[in-house]
Amino acid sequence: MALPPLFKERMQHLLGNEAQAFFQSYEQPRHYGLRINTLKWTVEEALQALPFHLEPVPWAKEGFYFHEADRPAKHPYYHAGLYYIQEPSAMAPGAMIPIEPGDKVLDLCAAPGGKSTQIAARLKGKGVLVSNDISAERVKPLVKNLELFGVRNGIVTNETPERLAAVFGTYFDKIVIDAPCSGEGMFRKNPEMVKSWETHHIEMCTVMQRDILDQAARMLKPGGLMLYSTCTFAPEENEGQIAQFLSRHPHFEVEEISMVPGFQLGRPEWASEEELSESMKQKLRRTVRLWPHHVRGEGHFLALLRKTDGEEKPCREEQAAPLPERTLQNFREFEREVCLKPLEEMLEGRLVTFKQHLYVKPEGLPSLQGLKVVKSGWYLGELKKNRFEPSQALAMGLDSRDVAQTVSFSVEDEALLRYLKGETLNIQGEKGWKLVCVDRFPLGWGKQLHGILKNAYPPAWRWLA
Ligand SMILES: C[S@@+](CC[C@H](N)C(=O)[O-])C[C@H]1O[C@@H](n2cnc3c(N)ncnc32)[C@H](O)[C@@H]1O
Repeated sequence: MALPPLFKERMQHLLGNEAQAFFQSYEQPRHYGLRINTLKWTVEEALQALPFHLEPVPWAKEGFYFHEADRPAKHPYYHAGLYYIQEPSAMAPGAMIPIEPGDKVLDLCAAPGGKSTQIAARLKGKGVLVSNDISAERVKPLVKNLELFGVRNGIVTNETPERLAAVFGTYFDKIVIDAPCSGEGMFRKNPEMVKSWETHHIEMCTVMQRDILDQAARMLKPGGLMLYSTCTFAPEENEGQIAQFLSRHPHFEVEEISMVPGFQLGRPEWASEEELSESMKQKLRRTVRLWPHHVRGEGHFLALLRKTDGEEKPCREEQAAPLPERTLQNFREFEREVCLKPLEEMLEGRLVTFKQHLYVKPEGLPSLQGLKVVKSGWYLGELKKNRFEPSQALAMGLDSRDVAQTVSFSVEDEALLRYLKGETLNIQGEKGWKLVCVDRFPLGWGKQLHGILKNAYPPAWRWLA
């Protein structure tokens, strides 16, 4: 493929003898990956059921390469959120930051949700995940992907890091910064990136990254961990950015990342034109680079940073408002009819309303008043003319075994495709809301009337032929 001459020159200068192998990798086909959603099933179950050519991605337990001809986005299981299609190297940041169920995690540059869906699965429904992105447009697919994945303990905001920091204090145990970058590592995956490289100047990206890193540092608990990643080779955005961050924030250390065959260490000698101290060089040697001529994946850079010290700052406390009686009554009626156990038992959270909309909000969050909050937890549904209407997010976050009334199709059933296309189905059954599934995995809602199942699958989610 045609690479920008200036990029070639820079890489030749950096890599010397290795440059030829690096450039040759651009003549090889790109790699395709998917990540199993362990919130819904196990890797073993997935390997038995999926009809694709799957081979493990060495750095992500749930990650697998597939063949381009498998077309997993055209399988009904994709619509059940049973896997996420993700470039293999892009699975590394979410795999390499230690996450414990119960952690409070911020994914600061989250859209469209690759890292967020991965972290949510590792939280196993416990703790909180705040996924933020500055772009109002890109936040939409982020919300959809979290809903599709069945994430219940996720908040989505559309904010600047600075405004988040004013509210959250030092709330977070872990922060992921998958920074906006010049994207050099994505030229093979997305040739459009070659064009935008010329306009997304490296210097412009380094300024944005510097600000994002500084604000993130404010929101991290002392002792907490922060993973910084880019998909570019430019040292200014990688080792250079981290060297400057460490100079501004002496109470941060670089932690080692578990090395996987093919991973390469960071290159301190590229960080600055001036000679660095031995201790700084040692720190930068703990960062990691993924190169397309060393791993089966595109280019990436990772740095795992620990805040060793610093002041704790409380977050803004929330005043819980009582729920409107009518909303609660209508919801409880729906819950008795449809669910086999109370929804709050499925999540450590509490019911909250925003206008006519009902959510389960994870416990312990600060007051988010004044922030642009796009999703406040598990969205259950809306009160409409004294009836409760369940949401798509509720359907996707349920386990069909907890639901009284389900309609289940097998993958081969032609009615399945008709449901996904939004058609009304001729089905007999008891009146009321039905959770429509493929095998045991929820896809959405249908409402049973006399001899027909009215289709409540959202138009924006429909299967396009
Ligand atoms: C590399 S992409 C993130 C990809 C995402 N983490 C994933 O895995 O799907 C970088 C994102 O940063 C967002 N962004 C750019 N500047 C930002 C800022 N100052 N604060 C928060 N997000 C920002 C962009 O809108 C973009 O969606």
